[in-house]
Amino acid sequence: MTLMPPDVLADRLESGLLSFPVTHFDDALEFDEARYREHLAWQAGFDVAGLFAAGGTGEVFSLTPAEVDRVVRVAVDEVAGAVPVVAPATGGTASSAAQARAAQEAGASGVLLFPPYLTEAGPRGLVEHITAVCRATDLGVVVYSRANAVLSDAVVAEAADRNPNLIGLKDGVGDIERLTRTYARVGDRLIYIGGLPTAETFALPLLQLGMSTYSSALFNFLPEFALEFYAAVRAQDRAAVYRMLDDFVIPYLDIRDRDRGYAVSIVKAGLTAAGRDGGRVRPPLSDLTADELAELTALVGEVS
Ligand SMILES: O=C([O-])C(=O)C[C@H](O)[C@@H](O)C(=O)[O-]
Repeated sequence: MTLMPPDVLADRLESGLLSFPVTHFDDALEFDEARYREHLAWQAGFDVAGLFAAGGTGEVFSLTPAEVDRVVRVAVDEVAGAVPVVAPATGGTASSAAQARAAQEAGASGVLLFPPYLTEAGPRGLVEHITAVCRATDLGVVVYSRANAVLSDAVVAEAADRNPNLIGLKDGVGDIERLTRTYARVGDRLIYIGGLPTAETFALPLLQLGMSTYSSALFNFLPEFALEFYAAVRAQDRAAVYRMLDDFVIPYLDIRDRDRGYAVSIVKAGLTAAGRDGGRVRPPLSDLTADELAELTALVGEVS
Protein backbone atom coordinates (compact mmCIF):
# COMPACT_ATOMS: atom_id res chain seq x y z
CA MET A 1 0.00 0.00 0.00
CA THR A 2 1.34 3.47 -0.86
CA LEU A 3 2.28 5.50 2.16
CA MET A 4 0.40 8.76 2.64
CA PRO A 5 3.03 11.52 2.92
CA PRO A 6 2.87 13.29 6.29
CA ASP A 7 2.10 16.71 4.76
CA VAL A 8 -0.79 15.23 2.77
CA LEU A 9 -2.17 13.64 5.94
CA ALA A 10 -1.86 16.97 7.78
CA ASP A 11 -3.84 18.77 5.05
CA ARG A 12 -6.53 16.09 5.11
CA LEU A 13 -6.91 16.02 8.89
CA GLU A 14 -7.15 19.76 9.38
CA SER A 15 -9.80 20.12 6.70
CA GLY A 16 -12.71 18.43 8.44
CA LEU A 17 -14.18 16.69 11.46
CA LEU A 18 -12.33 13.70 12.96
CA SER A 19 -13.97 10.40 13.86
CA PHE A 20 -12.85 8.47 16.95
CA PRO A 21 -14.87 5.25 16.73
CA VAL A 22 -15.65 3.03 19.69
CA THR A 23 -14.28 -0.53 19.64
CA HIS A 24 -17.10 -3.06 19.85
CA PHE A 25 -17.00 -6.01 22.25
CA ASP A 26 -19.31 -9.02 22.38
CA ASP A 27 -21.06 -10.32 25.50
CA ALA A 28 -17.82 -11.99 26.64
CA LEU A 29 -16.05 -8.63 26.12
CA GLU A 30 -14.03 -9.99 23.20
CA PHE A 31 -13.44 -7.78 20.13
CA ASP A 32 -16.52 -8.00 17.91
CA GLU A 33 -15.05 -7.56 14.44
CA ALA A 34 -18.31 -7.80 12.53
CA ARG A 35 -20.04 -5.03 14.50
CA TYR A 36 -16.89 -2.87 14.40
CA ARG A 37 -16.68 -3.21 10.61
CA GLU A 38 -20.33 -2.33 10.23
CA HIS A 39 -19.84 0.76 12.40
CA LEU A 40 -16.76 1.95 10.49
CA ALA A 41 -18.41 1.49 7.12
CA TRP A 42 -21.35 3.59 8.35
CA GLN A 43 -19.06 6.28 9.82
CA ALA A 44 -16.91 6.46 6.68
CA GLY A 45 -20.03 7.18 4.61
CA PHE A 46 -20.17 10.67 6.14
CA ASP A 47 -17.94 13.61 5.29
CA VAL A 48 -15.17 12.93 7.78
CA ALA A 49 -11.48 13.89 7.45
CA GLY A 50 -9.84 11.05 9.38
CA LEU A 51 -10.68 7.98 11.39
CA PHE A 52 -8.62 7.34 14.53
CA ALA A 53 -8.85 3.60 15.21
CA ALA A 54 -8.46 2.46 18.83
CA GLY A 55 -8.24 5.98 20.26
CA GLY A 56 -9.29 6.91 23.77
CA THR A 57 -12.95 6.55 22.79
CA GLY A 58 -11.93 3.23 21.22
CA GLU A 59 -10.74 2.06 24.69
CA VAL A 60 -7.14 1.63 23.55
CA PHE A 61 -6.13 1.47 27.22
CA SER A 62 -8.14 -1.77 27.53
CA LEU A 63 -6.74 -3.50 24.43
CA THR A 64 -3.71 -5.78 24.31
CA PRO A 65 -0.99 -4.87 21.76
CA ALA A 66 -2.16 -7.78 19.59
CA GLU A 67 -5.74 -6.48 19.73
CA VAL A 68 -4.58 -2.96 18.80
CA ASP A 69 -2.83 -4.38 15.76
CA ARG A 70 -5.93 -6.36 14.79
CA VAL A 71 -8.27 -3.38 15.26
CA VAL A 72 -5.99 -1.16 13.14
CA ARG A 73 -5.76 -3.79 10.38
CA VAL A 74 -9.53 -4.23 10.34
CA ALA A 75 -10.01 -0.44 10.12
CA VAL A 76 -7.50 -0.14 7.27
CA ASP A 77 -9.16 -3.01 5.43
CA GLU A 78 -12.63 -1.56 5.93
CA VAL A 79 -12.22 2.16 5.19
CA ALA A 80 -8.67 3.14 4.19
CA GLY A 81 -9.67 3.78 0.55
CA ALA A 82 -12.26 6.33 1.71
CA VAL A 83 -10.80 7.91 4.87
CA PRO A 84 -7.23 8.05 6.26
CA VAL A 85 -6.86 5.69 9.23
CA VAL A 86 -4.69 6.89 12.12
CA ALA A 87 -3.38 4.22 14.52
CA PRO A 88 -2.48 4.57 18.21
CA ALA A 89 0.97 4.40 19.82
CA THR A 90 0.67 3.80 23.56
CA GLY A 91 2.65 2.91 26.66
CA GLY A 92 6.35 3.55 27.20
CA THR A 93 8.76 4.68 24.51
CA ALA A 94 9.72 1.20 23.27
CA SER A 95 6.14 -0.06 22.98
CA SER A 96 4.98 3.21 21.41
CA ALA A 97 7.76 2.99 18.81
CA ALA A 98 6.88 -0.66 18.12
CA GLN A 99 3.21 0.29 17.62
CA ALA A 100 4.23 3.12 15.26
CA ARG A 101 6.20 0.61 13.19
CA ALA A 102 3.29 -1.82 13.26
CA ALA A 103 0.91 0.95 12.13
CA GLN A 104 2.98 1.52 9.02
CA GLU A 105 3.14 -2.22 8.31
CA ALA A 106 -0.63 -2.43 8.72
CA GLY A 107 -1.14 0.24 6.06
CA ALA A 108 -2.36 3.04 8.36
CA SER A 109 -1.93 6.65 7.21
CA GLY A 110 -0.69 8.12 10.48
CA VAL A 111 -0.01 7.66 14.19
CA LEU A 112 -1.55 9.26 17.28
CA LEU A 113 0.99 9.18 20.10
CA PHE A 114 -0.66 8.88 23.54
CA PRO A 115 0.99 9.86 26.86
CA PRO A 116 3.30 7.20 28.35
CA TYR A 117 1.81 5.30 31.28
CA LEU A 118 2.21 6.01 34.98
CA THR A 119 5.49 7.82 35.37
CA GLU A 120 5.97 11.55 35.40
CA ALA A 121 8.28 12.94 32.73
CA GLY A 122 10.16 16.20 32.28
CA PRO A 123 10.53 18.23 29.10
CA ARG A 124 13.79 16.62 27.90
CA GLY A 125 12.38 13.11 28.33
CA LEU A 126 9.15 14.01 26.54
CA VAL A 127 11.07 15.37 23.54
CA GLU A 128 13.08 12.12 23.41
CA HIS A 129 9.88 10.05 23.71
CA ILE A 130 8.24 11.89 20.79
CA THR A 131 11.45 11.73 18.74
CA ALA A 132 11.88 7.97 19.23
CA VAL A 133 8.33 7.35 17.99
CA CYS A 134 8.66 9.73 15.01
CA ARG A 135 11.90 8.00 14.01
CA ALA A 136 10.26 4.57 14.17
CA THR A 137 7.95 5.38 11.26
CA ASP A 138 7.70 7.30 8.00
CA LEU A 139 4.07 8.11 8.80
CA GLY A 140 2.88 11.48 10.03
CA VAL A 141 2.61 11.58 13.83
CA VAL A 142 0.18 13.60 15.96
CA VAL A 143 1.16 13.91 19.61
CA TYR A 144 -1.54 14.02 22.29
CA SER A 145 -0.87 16.49 25.13
CA ARG A 146 -2.66 15.24 28.22
CA ALA A 147 -2.30 13.58 31.63
CA ASN A 148 1.38 12.93 32.42
CA ALA A 149 2.53 14.34 29.06
CA VAL A 150 1.25 17.92 29.09
CA LEU A 151 3.52 19.54 26.53
CA SER A 152 4.91 23.05 26.90
CA ASP A 153 5.45 25.33 23.92
CA ALA A 154 9.20 24.67 24.20
CA VAL A 155 8.72 20.88 24.04
CA VAL A 156 6.37 21.13 21.06
CA ALA A 157 8.75 23.50 19.24
CA GLU A 158 11.81 21.30 19.81
CA ALA A 159 9.95 18.11 18.87
CA ALA A 160 8.68 19.77 15.68
CA ASP A 161 12.18 21.03 14.80
CA ARG A 162 13.73 17.61 15.27
CA ASN A 163 11.04 15.54 13.58
CA PRO A 164 9.81 16.51 10.12
CA ASN A 165 7.09 13.84 10.32
CA LEU A 166 5.58 15.32 13.49
CA ILE A 167 2.53 16.91 11.89
CA GLY A 168 0.18 17.78 14.71
CA LEU A 169 -0.64 18.49 18.33
CA LYS A 170 -3.84 17.16 19.84
CA ASP A 171 -4.75 18.97 23.03
CA GLY A 172 -6.59 17.33 25.90
CA VAL A 173 -5.88 20.02 28.49
CA GLY A 174 -7.48 23.29 27.34
CA ASP A 175 -4.97 25.61 29.03
CA ILE A 176 -5.45 28.88 27.14
CA GLU A 177 -2.07 30.35 28.01
CA ARG A 178 -0.24 27.16 27.01
CA LEU A 179 -2.09 26.96 23.71
CA THR A 180 -1.52 30.63 22.96
CA ARG A 181 2.20 30.28 23.67
CA THR A 182 2.39 27.16 21.51
CA TYR A 183 0.57 28.61 18.51
CA ALA A 184 2.57 31.86 18.77
CA ARG A 185 5.81 29.88 18.77
CA VAL A 186 5.12 26.98 16.42
CA GLY A 187 2.36 28.45 14.23
CA ASP A 188 1.39 26.60 11.08
CA ARG A 189 4.32 24.18 11.23
CA LEU A 190 1.79 21.84 12.93
CA ILE A 191 -1.92 21.26 12.76
CA TYR A 192 -3.88 21.58 16.02
CA ILE A 193 -6.65 19.21 17.05
CA GLY A 194 -9.03 19.83 19.96
CA GLY A 195 -9.16 16.66 22.05
CA LEU A 196 -10.88 17.48 25.34
CA PRO A 197 -13.66 15.11 26.43
CA THR A 198 -16.80 15.89 24.41
CA ALA A 199 -14.73 18.21 22.26
CA GLU A 200 -17.75 20.11 20.89
CA THR A 201 -18.03 21.87 24.25
CA PHE A 202 -14.83 23.84 23.59
CA ALA A 203 -14.70 23.91 19.80
CA LEU A 204 -15.75 27.51 19.15
CA PRO A 205 -13.28 29.25 21.52
CA LEU A 206 -10.48 26.86 20.54
CA LEU A 207 -10.91 27.78 16.88
CA GLN A 208 -9.42 31.15 17.81
CA LEU A 209 -6.39 29.36 19.26
CA GLY A 210 -5.56 27.66 15.96
CA MET A 211 -7.67 24.49 16.29
CA SER A 212 -9.42 24.07 12.97
CA THR A 213 -10.73 20.67 13.92
CA TYR A 214 -11.43 18.33 16.84
CA SER A 215 -12.00 14.68 17.68
CA SER A 216 -15.71 14.11 17.93
CA ALA A 217 -16.88 11.25 20.10
CA LEU A 218 -20.48 12.37 19.45
CA PHE A 219 -19.92 11.64 15.76
CA ASN A 220 -20.14 7.93 16.70
CA PHE A 221 -23.87 8.05 17.25
CA LEU A 222 -25.08 11.46 16.02
CA PRO A 223 -23.03 11.97 12.85
CA GLU A 224 -25.42 14.47 11.23
CA PHE A 225 -25.65 16.52 14.43
CA ALA A 226 -21.84 16.42 14.85
CA LEU A 227 -21.27 17.58 11.27
CA GLU A 228 -23.84 20.37 11.59
CA PHE A 229 -22.14 21.47 14.80
CA TYR A 230 -18.72 21.42 13.11
CA ALA A 231 -20.02 23.49 10.19
CA ALA A 232 -21.46 26.06 12.62
CA VAL A 233 -18.11 26.25 14.45
CA ARG A 234 -16.15 26.74 11.21
CA ALA A 235 -18.66 29.42 10.10
CA GLN A 236 -18.34 31.00 13.57
CA ASP A 237 -22.11 30.94 13.81
CA ARG A 238 -22.31 31.61 17.55
CA ALA A 239 -26.08 31.46 17.70
CA ALA A 240 -26.19 28.00 16.12
CA VAL A 241 -23.33 26.67 18.25
CA TYR A 242 -24.90 27.84 21.50
CA ARG A 243 -28.33 26.57 20.46
CA MET A 244 -26.90 23.07 19.87
CA LEU A 245 -24.87 23.22 23.08
CA ASP A 246 -28.01 24.15 25.00
CA ASP A 247 -30.29 21.63 23.25
CA PHE A 248 -28.05 18.59 23.47
CA VAL A 249 -24.41 18.90 24.50
CA ILE A 250 -24.89 20.43 27.96
CA PRO A 251 -27.69 18.02 29.07
CA TYR A 252 -25.44 15.22 27.72
CA LEU A 253 -22.56 16.49 29.87
CA ASP A 254 -24.87 16.34 32.90
CA ILE A 255 -25.20 12.56 32.37
CA ARG A 256 -21.54 12.10 31.38
CA ASP A 257 -20.32 13.72 34.58
CA ARG A 258 -22.07 11.22 36.90
CA ASP A 259 -19.12 8.81 36.98
CA ARG A 260 -15.45 8.77 36.07
CA GLY A 261 -14.77 7.26 32.67
CA TYR A 262 -18.29 7.99 31.45
CA ALA A 263 -16.87 10.22 28.67
CA VAL A 264 -16.25 6.91 26.86
CA SER A 265 -19.06 4.75 28.32
CA ILE A 266 -21.70 7.28 27.31
CA VAL A 267 -20.60 7.04 23.67
CA LYS A 268 -21.34 3.31 23.53
CA ALA A 269 -24.60 4.01 25.37
CA GLY A 270 -25.32 6.74 22.82
CA LEU A 271 -25.05 4.21 20.01
CA THR A 272 -27.48 1.95 21.82
CA ALA A 273 -29.77 4.95 22.43
CA ALA A 274 -29.66 5.68 18.69
CA GLY A 275 -30.69 2.09 17.90
CA ARG A 276 -27.25 0.83 16.81
CA ASP A 277 -26.19 -1.30 19.84
CA GLY A 278 -22.83 0.00 21.09
CA GLY A 279 -22.45 -2.95 23.46
CA ARG A 280 -20.58 -2.81 26.76
CA VAL A 281 -17.32 -1.20 27.87
CA ARG A 282 -14.45 -3.22 29.32
CA PRO A 283 -13.26 -2.71 32.90
CA PRO A 284 -11.93 -0.46 34.33
CA LEU A 285 -14.79 1.53 32.76
CA SER A 286 -18.42 0.96 33.80
CA ASP A 287 -21.55 1.07 31.70
CA LEU A 288 -24.29 3.63 32.30
CA THR A 289 -27.09 2.43 34.57
CA ALA A 290 -30.48 1.52 33.05
CA ASP A 291 -31.96 4.81 34.29
CA GLU A 292 -29.10 6.82 32.78
CA LEU A 293 -29.48 4.98 29.46
CA ALA A 294 -33.21 5.78 29.44
CA GLU A 295 -32.45 9.46 30.10
CA LEU A 296 -29.87 9.49 27.31
CA THR A 297 -32.25 7.72 24.91
CA ALA A 298 -34.85 10.45 25.46
CA LEU A 299 -32.24 13.15 24.88
CA VAL A 300 -30.89 11.50 21.71
CA GLY A 301 -34.48 11.16 20.46
CA GLU A 302 -34.91 14.94 20.67
CA VAL A 303 -32.10 15.65 18.19
CA SER A 304 -32.23 12.65 15.84
O1 LIG B 1 -8.63 9.65 22.03
C1 LIG B 1 -9.85 9.92 22.02
O2 LIG B 1 -10.73 9.12 21.70
C2 LIG B 1 -10.22 11.28 22.41
O3 LIG B 1 -9.73 11.81 23.32
C3 LIG B 1 -11.16 11.98 21.60
C4 LIG B 1 -12.56 12.10 22.10
O4 LIG B 1 -13.35 11.85 20.98
C5 LIG B 1 -12.89 13.44 22.71
O5 LIG B 1 -12.35 14.46 21.99
C6 LIG B 1 -14.38 13.58 22.85
O6 LIG B 1 -14.90 12.97 23.81
O7 LIG B 1 -15.02 14.29 22.06
